[in-house]
Amino acid sequence: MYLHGTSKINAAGHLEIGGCDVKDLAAEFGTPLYIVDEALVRQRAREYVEAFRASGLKFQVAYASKAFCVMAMCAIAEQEDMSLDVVSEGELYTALQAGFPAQRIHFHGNNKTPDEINMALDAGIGCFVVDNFVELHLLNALAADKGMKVNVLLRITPGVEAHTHDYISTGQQDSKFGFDLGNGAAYEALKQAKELANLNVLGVHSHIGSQIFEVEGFRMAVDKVSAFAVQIRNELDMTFQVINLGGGFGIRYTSEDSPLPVAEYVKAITDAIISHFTEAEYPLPEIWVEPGRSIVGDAGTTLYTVGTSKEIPGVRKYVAVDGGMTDNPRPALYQSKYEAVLANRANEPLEETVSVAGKCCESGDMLIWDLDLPKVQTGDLLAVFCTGAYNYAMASNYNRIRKPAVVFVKDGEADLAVKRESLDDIVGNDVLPARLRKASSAQ
Ligand SMILES: Cc1ncc(COP(=O)(O)O)c(C=O)c1O
Ligand SMILES: N[C@@H](CCCC[NH3+])C(=O)O
Repeated sequence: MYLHGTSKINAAGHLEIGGCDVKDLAAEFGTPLYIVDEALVRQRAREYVEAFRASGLKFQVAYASKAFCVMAMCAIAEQEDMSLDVVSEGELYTALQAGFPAQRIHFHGNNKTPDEINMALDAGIGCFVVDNFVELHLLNALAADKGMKVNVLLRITPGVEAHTHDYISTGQQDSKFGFDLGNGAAYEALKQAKELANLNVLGVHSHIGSQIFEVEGFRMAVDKVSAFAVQIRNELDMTFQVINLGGGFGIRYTSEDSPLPVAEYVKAITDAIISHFTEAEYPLPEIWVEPGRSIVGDAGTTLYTVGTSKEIPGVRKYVAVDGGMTDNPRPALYQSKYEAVLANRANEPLEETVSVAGKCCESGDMLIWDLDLPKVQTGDLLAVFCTGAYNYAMASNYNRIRKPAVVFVKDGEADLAVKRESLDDIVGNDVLPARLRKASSAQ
């Protein structure tokens, strides 16, 4: 069993996270339950911040809130000296409601609507990461309407293909994101941006994919971006103050994954930046990164209650839990693998191999195939590890299943960060048109 962060097995043989016995958490908050190990989130954030401090470069570590965006998480990001990357009005609103300083918010996305742009302009956010030509001119016009000049980075597609799942590679040329470096679009975008009076071009952004383990892809992206910076200085007389290298650093979900320590990845990119820019006699730029998964991924655990089971002799045993693809769509979407333990009997010997099914009406709603566990019984608690990123964030109400609660645990205390949805929440936005109402409820 691989335990990380503050997770341990206590004297009762129960899983304990942040000093809280998960059996008690289940009793108090119900299941399914997302449990966030706050000390581990803070540790991951500090690993980034300290590694960048060691580089001597100016930097911003912008937490990519798409991974897990709730007000409590925004508050922690602020306390840990991170900036925040948002991609929608919803994420922006969450950050602002949490009191996150607007100046440290970066707005991403390949189709920001005029309303979203206006909302961000009114909030006074620090930077827009411009994705395409339509947005470039729209942002300039909307900023002009308000008499503002706004900081922008232009997102470029450097043509580096990360070794990761096809669906989440975004750095290659054929991508919906960004201005392509190879076909001259990035050059043209900078040329146009220079002439737009209401935009202040800080530099460029590149993001090569997600759940990446090798530093080679990041080094290649730095090589390309650095060469591009020099070309733009020489030909367009523009100097980049900021290079944003996006997110994407991978985490350990199972024993098949072996990420490098964050410090090594940061050192690889900062060393490459320092070497390229020094060689070109270019003022050292500020480096921004946008880690999401590697800040919150392994700090999250989802706790389920085991319900039914079904044994097909000689084939397999299915064990069903009270959640599934609604709270964790990643196995169904990406065939992602997870490790799990029987949290109320964590010291008992592993006696059977089961496959963990969710409760959705979908054959593909399987959380884990072939998991070794003690003999499983109805009512047992199953804890699935590393569910902090892109789980709550991607949760749905398929089958009208309520989204679980989220608790942050630390030093023996458990604080509710998101309430479990109620059945009234489920129908909360439904409107029953008058002509469909039964006579008795029509008045
Ligand atoms: C532009 C951008 N920045 C940051 C991230 C965060 O990536 P990750 O969670 O892999 O660190 C993503 C998602 O992959 C992204 O698209
Ligand atoms: N949702 C993906 C990551 C997407 C990254 C977004 N740029 C995942 O669960 O792994």
